[in-house]
Formats: sequence, C-alpha cells, structure tokens
Amino acid sequence: MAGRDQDGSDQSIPDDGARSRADGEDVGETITNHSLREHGKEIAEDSEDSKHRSIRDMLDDEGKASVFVNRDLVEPDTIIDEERIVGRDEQLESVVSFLKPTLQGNRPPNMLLYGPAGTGKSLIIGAVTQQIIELCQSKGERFGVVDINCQPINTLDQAVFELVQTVAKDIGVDAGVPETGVSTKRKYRRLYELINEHYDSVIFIIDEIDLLVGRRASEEPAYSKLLYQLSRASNTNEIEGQVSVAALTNDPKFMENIDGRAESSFNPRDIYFPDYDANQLRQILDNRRDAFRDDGLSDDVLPLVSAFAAQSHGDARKAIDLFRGAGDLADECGDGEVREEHVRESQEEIDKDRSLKLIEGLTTQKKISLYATASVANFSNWSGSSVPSPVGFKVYQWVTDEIDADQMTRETYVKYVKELSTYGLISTSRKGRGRGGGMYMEFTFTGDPEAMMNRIVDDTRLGSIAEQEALLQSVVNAQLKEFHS
Ligand SMILES: Nc1ncnc2c1ncn2[C@@H]1O[C@H](COP(=O)(O)OP(=O)(O)OP(=O)(O)O)[C@@H](O)[C@H]1O
Repeated sequence: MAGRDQDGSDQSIPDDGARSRADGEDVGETITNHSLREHGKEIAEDSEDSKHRSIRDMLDDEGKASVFVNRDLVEPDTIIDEERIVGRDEQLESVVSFLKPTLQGNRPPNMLLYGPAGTGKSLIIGAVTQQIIELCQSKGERFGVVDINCQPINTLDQAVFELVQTVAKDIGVDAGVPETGVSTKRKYRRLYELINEHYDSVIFIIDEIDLLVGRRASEEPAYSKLLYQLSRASNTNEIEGQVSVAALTNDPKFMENIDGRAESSFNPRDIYFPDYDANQLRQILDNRRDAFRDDGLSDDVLPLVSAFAAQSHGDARKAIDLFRGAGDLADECGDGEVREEHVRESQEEIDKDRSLKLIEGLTTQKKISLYATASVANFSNWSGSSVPSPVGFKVYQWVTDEIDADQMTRETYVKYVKELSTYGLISTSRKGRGRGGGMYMEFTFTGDPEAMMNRIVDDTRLGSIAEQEALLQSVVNAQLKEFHS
C-alpha cells in the first residue's frame, strides 16, 4: 500500500515482516487451567508474608526504563512551542495579520478556519491568541479568548451557557446563571456582562461550528443564530470592547448553509488548512521526537507512523496518537525501545478498537440507525457514497418495521448518527435542497460501511435483514431515487 507521494520520496508502508508480540521473546510457559488451579491452591496455602513479598517484588521491579522521557509532548491536547509547528506558515501569517489590529485597539475581522480534521486549525488559532494574551498583559490590557467546541452541544441555549461557563472559569467567578430554567436571552446578557467587566477585547473561538445544528431541522440552524448574535454584539454595544469571532470547521461548504443575515454580519476572512503529506507528518513527529529517550526509537518507526497517518487523510492527530500508542505498547511489553512491530500492532488496535468498541457500546436504537445509514452508503447506485439524512431515515424506518423495533423520530435518528462523528467514523455536513427545499444533514463514512454493517449484525437481531440483502439494496436505491428526483 503506497502512501501519498507528493515529492517522489518513498512513503510506502513496508510489508509486515515483524513477529507479533505473542511470538516474540520469552513469554513464559503455557499455563493450563489445571495447573492454574493447582497453582491457586498453593498460593492460598502460602503465608501472608510470601504474598506480601511478591507484591513488593512486583512494585520494586522497575523493569526496562520507559521509552518516554516527556510523554506530554505526544498528548493530543498539549500546547506545543511555536518551533515545533510544521508547514503552516501561510495560515500562521494570515491569522497573525487578521488579529494584529487587536493590539492597536482596533476591531479584527471575523475568521473562518476550515479544512480536514487534525490539520492544525485549533493549534494555529491557539498559538496566535496565546501570544496576544501575553502581549496585551504586558501592556496592562485584558484580551479574552473564549474557546468552545460544539461537538457535545445540541442547542443554541447550551452553546450560550457553555460560553458563559468558559468565561466564568477563565476569570475565576461563578457562572451566575443556571444551566436550565432561564432564557437564552438571559444567558447572553450574563455573557456580555462578564466580558464587559473583565476583558478589554475578546475573541470567540467556536470549534466544530457546523455540528451546532439545533434540534429542529426546519429552523435556522443554531450555528447561524449564534454567529449572528456574537458577531453583531460589538455593533449593538452589547459588548463594549472589540469582538472577533473565529469559527472552525471541517466542512468546506459551511458558509453555503448559513442564513443571509448571519452571513452578512459574520462575513469572515477564510483560512484554508489542507491535509498534510507524509513528509510533513514525519516532520511533525520528528519535532516531538524528544518525547522519547534518545535510544527509545528504532529508525523505522518515524517513517512508518507517518506513512500510516498519511493514509488516514493526513491527520496530524492520528499520527501523534499512533506515535504515542506505539510507545505505550513498547512500555507494556517492557521492550525498552519502540520498534516497527509496536507501530503495526498499535495501528491494528486503533483500527479495531475504534469501530468495535464503539459499536459494542451503542444502544440497539443507535445500532439500527448506524446500520441503516451504512446500508445506504454501501448499496447506493448513485455517484459518491454520502448519505442524505432523509434517505437514511426512510431506510431506518423500513428496517425498524421489518424487525418490529421501536421507531424514533427523524430528529433523534439524525442526532444518533451525528454522534458517530465524535469517533471519526462518519463526517457530517449540512446541505440545502435549493430554494425553499429546506436543509438536511449529509453523512459520509470515513471507513468501509460494509465492514461496519457486518459488525453490527454480529451483535444484534439485524441478522434477518442481512439475509435479505437484495431487498435492502432495492429499498435503499428506491429511496435515493425518490430523494434525488
Ligand atoms: N502543523 C503542525 N505542526 C505540529 N503539530 C501539529 C500541526 N498540526 C496539527 N498538529 C497537532 O495535531 C493535533 C491536532 O491538531 P488540531 O487540533 O489543531 O487540528 P484541527 O484541525 O483543529 O482538528 P479538528 O478539525 O479535528 O478539530 C494537535 O495535537 C496538534 O498539536
């Protein structure tokens, strides 16, 4: 399997010649159930003293030193130094030039930072705003950075409350409004009050903005209302200092779905974050190499981790997770050095874990929602395999009828499927059906939808549906045809 090869260098993943951990060095003699029982008896008969010794022995046994000397550096949320940032000069320069007016007391423009997952959007805006905070502090000015992620948030009201809480936490005061039982208007008022009391100027950073859709599909999306309110708060004097809003999204078409009124008040400067090629990923990892002991990494580890990550759409977060995972595995095995086999095994674990753990933990209704959605992606005769939510919902209704299961509303179905984007199994975007046609969500699977269907079937009573594959396929395509006509 070859990785992306933009400059002709070899980024392919070498064949798996590595031994698995189980057939590696001495793993001890095989212990049968019988010998275990016997062994257990002996232990029970042993004195407290010997038990104590063996625990102490275990605790005292330092084994081989950890491969890490600074594991924090490969934690996804660590704020890294500027020198470790790779390949984002253009984006850094744009964000700096847009936010510079703040330092002169002028209003910076709003911004839309967009691009695939793990491409440094949060990192860049975080790095620049951090410097502005420090520069403002040195001049005795207070620059507030109010940063929220919309992934776990469902409604506008929750988003405004989250903003209040974030500000209150930053300045060390009580939120001053309850989460429920008061109007959204009152929460906005409290937000503005806190900001006016404590900051001279403020930037709102709204991550994963496109996921803040709100509950009702027929209404203006919650993100549109939020952007409208925040970006006009300065013009209406609700916030006295300078205000800027930075929205972060994976959806390149985000602006197509926002309301005209919000579009004109938000009116952002765009900054695009393309995905990384294997060389950039390698450089990103190389700049964090000091997370490991000098002799803690074998030579083939860095190229292999970056080649795997380049295959996962050039996502730096995945590269860093794999780097850390391989190190953890080497530590668990007490190997003292990260080697190719740790990377491969860790990658397998990541792949297996992601979907399996997730599916195991889902409720039946969520499994049915996922199954119906995956079947649309899998059986679609239409170009592309993205799933319009109205089609996914119709197929979900068909499946629930067939297996005689409870049926949720379309809103609940959409909410369930949207949740899966948290795990990177699905990406979501909001689409319009043209003038007067309303909005809908579109789901795209990042992995193989068929593999996902098989896993769900293993685990639920959906087996009877799987046996009617041809019928399901025709239901899917009939619904798609109706939707597209
Ligand atoms: N150019 C880079 N140089 C060094 N590290 C990077 C770079 N880009 C991303 N990273 C690291 O990758 C991880 C993910 O980056 P970040 O959170 O900024 O991505 P994002 O584009 O905001 O992703 P998402 O859309 O999923 O929120 C972080 O740990 C970050 O430090």
